[in-house]
Amino acid sequence: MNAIECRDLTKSYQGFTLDHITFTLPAGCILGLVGENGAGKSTTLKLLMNATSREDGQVSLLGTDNQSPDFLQTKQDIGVVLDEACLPEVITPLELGKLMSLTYTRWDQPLYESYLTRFDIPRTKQFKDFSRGMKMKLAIAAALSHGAKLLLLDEATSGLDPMVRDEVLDVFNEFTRDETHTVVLSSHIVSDLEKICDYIAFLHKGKLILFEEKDQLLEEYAIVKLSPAQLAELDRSAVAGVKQGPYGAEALVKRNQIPAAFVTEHTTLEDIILFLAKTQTEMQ
Ligand SMILES: Nc1ncnc2c1ncn2[C@@H]1O[C@H](COP(=O)(O)OP(=O)(O)OP(=O)(O)O)[C@@H](O)[C@H]1O
Repeated sequence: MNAIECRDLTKSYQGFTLDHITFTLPAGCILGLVGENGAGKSTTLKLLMNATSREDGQVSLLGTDNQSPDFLQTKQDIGVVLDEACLPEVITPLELGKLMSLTYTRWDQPLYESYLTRFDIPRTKQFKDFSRGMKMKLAIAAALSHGAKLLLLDEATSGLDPMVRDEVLDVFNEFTRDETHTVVLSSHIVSDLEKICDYIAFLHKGKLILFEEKDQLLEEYAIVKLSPAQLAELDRSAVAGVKQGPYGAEALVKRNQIPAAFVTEHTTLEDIILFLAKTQTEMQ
């Protein structure tokens, strides 16, 4: 089953258009959504939840069209963490648990309390006195405790210290061990996405430049250091991006088209994204 089917999703604001975004995400996967500030990540996540109006396109989450009356029921199966966790200022985590139990039919209080302990969240402190990281951890604990099958997480790991981030990434991994569970996580921290994602979506100025399996992407491309003569020797269709430096060029090249004599560098997902982003910017 597909967790998300998104076709031609389009929305415009003044000076910005999220432009016919199309992708399909199988259940059981983690999708990492990357892109520069203002690329359209939050807008995409809001549109997936039908939390803002669209001009064109169709979205189906967990098999339900997000504009059908049935979607109200499907929302029970979707955990959402927004960029800014918005909760009443005076609410405490224990009170939040009570509130959530009234909203979600499958609210699991013991599980919620186990996450409060795991993430070291004080149970009786008021939300207004929480740090940004604590607010995020609380929102993640709540999203994980109502039996959701799909988590939509907007920058949910930013603002967390490295140890907690690691813990939270482990939790997302554990969550998708159940093959009916799916996570979409937007982040600027590409190394986090490299650690846990199965698929990578790269948004640039409202366009979906890339949607691919992470392992495929890492297998497909490598960075090569080149002299001008070597660069000239390469088939241009194999080159996804070039950076000129004082001592020669670095290029992102399709591995199967790299001549045997050329030396490839260790290539990370971050390298690939940065090269592709730079190429897109130069093409505009
Ligand atoms: N409610 C709104 N009214 C007007 N413009 C908006 C609104 N929401 C978003 N935008 C614009 O849409 C564009 C995409 O914004 P969005 O928040 O989706 O980007 P993002 O990729 O999540 O960015 P960041 O990484 O900075 O959070 C930006 O140009 C933004 O100014």
